[in-house]
Amino acid sequence: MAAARRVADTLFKAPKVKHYTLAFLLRDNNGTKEVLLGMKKRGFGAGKWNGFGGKVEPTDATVSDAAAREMNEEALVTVLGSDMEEKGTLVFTFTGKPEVMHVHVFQVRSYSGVPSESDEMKPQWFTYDAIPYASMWADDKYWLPSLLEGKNIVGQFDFDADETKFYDHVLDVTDA
Ligand SMILES: COc1nc(N)nc2c1ncn2[C@H]1C[C@H](O)[C@@H](COP(=O)(O)OP(=O)(O)OP(=O)(O)O)O1
Repeated sequence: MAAARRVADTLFKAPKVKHYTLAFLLRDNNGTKEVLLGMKKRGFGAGKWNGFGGKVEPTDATVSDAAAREMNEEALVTVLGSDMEEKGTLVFTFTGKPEVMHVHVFQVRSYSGVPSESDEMKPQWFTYDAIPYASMWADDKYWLPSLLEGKNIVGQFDFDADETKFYDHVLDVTDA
C-alpha cells in the first residue's frame, strides 16, 4: 500500500488539487474483449489515445455523474453515473506546476448508442492485444493492463515539465 500513502501525502500537501475523471468503455465483441479509446483532438493530451474524461464541474452531482457526462459529451453515447464502476485513483504531478491532477478512474460496460466522433475525441474499439501504448500517455502501459484484467489501481506519476516522461512513480494493484 505504498502508493496509497504517497498519493494521500501528495494530495494533502498540494497547494491546489483539481479533480478529473477518466473512463474506459468495455465490451465483449463475439468473445473478443475490446476497450474504447478516443484520439484526443484538442487541448491537454491532444494527439494521444486515451479513455474518456475531463474536469469534474461544480454542477456535477457526483464524480460518477461527471464521468458519465464526460463520456456522453466525448463519445456521444448515453451512460448513467450509476453504471460507472470506480476502479481507482491516479495522481499526476508536473515539474513547475503547483496544481496536482487527481484522476478518478472508471470502467463501464452498460451504455446505449453508437460511439461517434465529437469535437474533442475520435473513438475507436481496440482489442486488448492491440492497444496503441506508443501513442498514449507514458504512464498508461504501467496500469491499463491491470485495469483491463479487472484489478483496482492507485498510483502516482511525477512528470517532467515537457509532459513526455515521468521521473518517479508508485503503483498499487489490488484484486477487485
Ligand atoms: C499525465 O498522464 C495522463 N495519463 C492519462 N492516461 N490520462 C491523463 C493524464 N493526464 C491527464 N489525463 C486525463 C484526465 C482527463 O480525462 C483528461 C484531461 O481532461 P481535459 O483537460 O480534457 O478536461 P476537459 O474538462 O474535457 O477539458 P475542456 O475544458 O477542454 O473541455 O486527460
